[in-house]
Amino acid sequence: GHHWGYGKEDGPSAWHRQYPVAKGNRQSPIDIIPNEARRDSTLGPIFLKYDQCRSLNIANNGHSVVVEFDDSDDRSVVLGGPLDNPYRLKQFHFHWGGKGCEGSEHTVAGVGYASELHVVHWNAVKYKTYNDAAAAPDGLAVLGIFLELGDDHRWLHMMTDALYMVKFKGSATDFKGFNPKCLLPNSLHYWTYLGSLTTPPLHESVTWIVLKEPIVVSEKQLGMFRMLQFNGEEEDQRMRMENNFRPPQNLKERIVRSSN
Ligand SMILES: CCN[C@H]1CN(CCOCC)S(=O)(=O)c2sc(S(N)(=O)=O)cc21
Ligand SMILES: [Zn+2]
Repeated sequence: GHHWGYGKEDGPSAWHRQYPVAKGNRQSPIDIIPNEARRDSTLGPIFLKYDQCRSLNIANNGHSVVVEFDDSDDRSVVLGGPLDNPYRLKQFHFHWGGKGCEGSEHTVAGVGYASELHVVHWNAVKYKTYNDAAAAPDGLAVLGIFLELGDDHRWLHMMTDALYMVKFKGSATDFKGFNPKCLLPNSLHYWTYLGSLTTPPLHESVTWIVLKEPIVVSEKQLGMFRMLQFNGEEEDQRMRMENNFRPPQNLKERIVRSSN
């Protein structure tokens, strides 16, 4: 159908036809220029309270691989930094390139990383449902973590070992006991700015918190993501899931702030 994707015909340059907000004033991702970010001493540290988190499943939604969490209470939240209240952990997913190509969504002084992890949280203090929050200007807080190529990541295998179970769009499987704390870098120093979802519906509802320090994964581990397919099992057309990233968008009248 006329569903959006990352191909030539249905990719990021075409999204504006069905989602006019694609040309809005607070779109994501952006190119982050460290020298132009405003060091803001009023910006405190962020706190990730994930010890009680309960992962539920891992799924292929035809755009990425997503791990979902039980968000029926405030057991796992992000707070502090630019946030006025705690935001509840909902899911995490990745964006990546093709072999040897860049694949992150945010770039830093024009340089991309091999992949980018997004940990999605929603404002359950102000909004009754996740869907309401996803469409509200202060509804979501997404933590962005860059992945660069190097040695094997000690814990990523726990996730990549499950990818063969969700090869095709629409597949999902139980995925219990995974704590995203194991995917964090040492430092929680960050850049923050007001932006949007980087996929349709491109709602301008995200407070972005992008960590400065990347995590390191191996080419072999990242290559496992590319065994996933955009298509469903029943579809004739086999399309390897890769290059599922939106390029940087215009900063417009925004500033990026930096934790010190
Ligand atoms: C493929 C759809 N991706 C969407 C799905 N959700 C959108 C809300 O949907 C309910 C209307 S989401 O809030 O989980 C979310 S976060 C990001 S990103 N890349 O900006 O971190 C994209 C998306
Ligand atoms: Zn994302």
